[in-house]
Amino acid sequence: MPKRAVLLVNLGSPDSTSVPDVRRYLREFLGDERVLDLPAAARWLLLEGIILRTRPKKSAHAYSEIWRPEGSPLIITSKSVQKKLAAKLGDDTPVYLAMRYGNPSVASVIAQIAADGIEEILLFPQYPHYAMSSWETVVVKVFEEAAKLAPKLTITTVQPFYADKDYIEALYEVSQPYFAQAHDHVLFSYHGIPERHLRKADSSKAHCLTVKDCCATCSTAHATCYRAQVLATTRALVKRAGIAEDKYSVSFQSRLAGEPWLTPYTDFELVRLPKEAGKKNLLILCPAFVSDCLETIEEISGEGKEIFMGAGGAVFQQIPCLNDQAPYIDFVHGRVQRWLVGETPEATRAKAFLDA
Ligand SMILES: C=CC1=C(C)c2cc3[nH]c(cc4nc(cc5[nH]c(cc1n2)c(C)c5CCC(=O)O)C(CCC(=O)O)=C4C)c(C)c3C=C
Ligand SMILES: [Fe+2]
Ligand SMILES: [Fe+2]
Repeated sequence: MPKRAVLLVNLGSPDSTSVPDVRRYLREFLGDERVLDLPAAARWLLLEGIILRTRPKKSAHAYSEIWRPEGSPLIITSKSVQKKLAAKLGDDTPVYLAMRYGNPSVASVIAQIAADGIEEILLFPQYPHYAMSSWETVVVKVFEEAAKLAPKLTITTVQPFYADKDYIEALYEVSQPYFAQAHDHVLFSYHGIPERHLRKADSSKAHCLTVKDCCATCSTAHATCYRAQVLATTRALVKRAGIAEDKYSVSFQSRLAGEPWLTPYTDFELVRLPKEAGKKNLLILCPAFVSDCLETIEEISGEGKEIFMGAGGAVFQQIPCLNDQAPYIDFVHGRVQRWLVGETPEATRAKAFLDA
């Protein structure tokens, strides 16, 4: 039997909340051509000339509001997922963890995998949805580093699992106690991306944001359409939880200035819902993130709540991410088990797509 292992990869966080560490992290993150997708010279100018002069201080302050004594919530949770999964899998299938930006770096972990004599890995990007700036950049980076450091390594990649029945069930199990409480409305707030990224990822170049109701119109473009995939997650959970059509909506958070991002924007929705729609008792969840992080803790629990209450809201209840809760560990473990017995993630995904 070849020596097999699992590699979990999440986004990453700075090493600390100091401004130089946050600057170093943002330099790597926003220097990624799949995140700030400008020609290299323009990206360098924008990064070094504008963004890295002002943003690190602001971001360092935001990180200091969510930092725990052991470090960043995203890293702490990812390590706990690694540990819990490893305990379920046993010694025969070790579990490695890398971060796309920051530490532990993809290069250092691939080097360790090679040194440990691992021959095959299941690469498990910790993103339910495809985006060039999330799932794709992880996959490209791992393959690039493996080509350099472990050229004989066989890599199988878990595809975006946005509508996988077991993933939806995990979301449902974690959310159900909140759905059972009194509320007027459920807001699904997903991380935004520039509209341009949606068009760029459309292989047909004639569907996304071009065809009327593009995400509701069947197309092969959906295989790489972030918006179609987050809407599929929403539909599947709405169906599973029996949420009424007029009791939920979708919005997009965390945009940068400079160009249109996916709409409606979460901060605008948090004003509109209590002010114009009379929805004052809100449940909010952020299924683009498997772990609670800066974007869910500082931006939603902190700023988001303030905006909603300031606009006349009465109750703001946030559903935690899947984190290291048992339903998520069971879902990840299930996917790994299928790989171990020879069922490919592609086959699993095709089935989930048909079921959605
Ligand atoms: C062009 C900019 C960005 C794109 C595109 C983008 C896509 C994207 N991001 C996530 C997940 C996370 N992003 C996080 C933080 C974060 N994101 C951006 C910019 C873009 N993201 C920045 C500049 C930052 C850093 C913080 C800040 O300065 O505001 C995080 C949190 C990390 C943490 O340490 O807690 C996550 C997670 C996804 C899933 C995505 C595309 C779908
Ligand atoms: Fe982001
Ligand atoms: Fe689309």
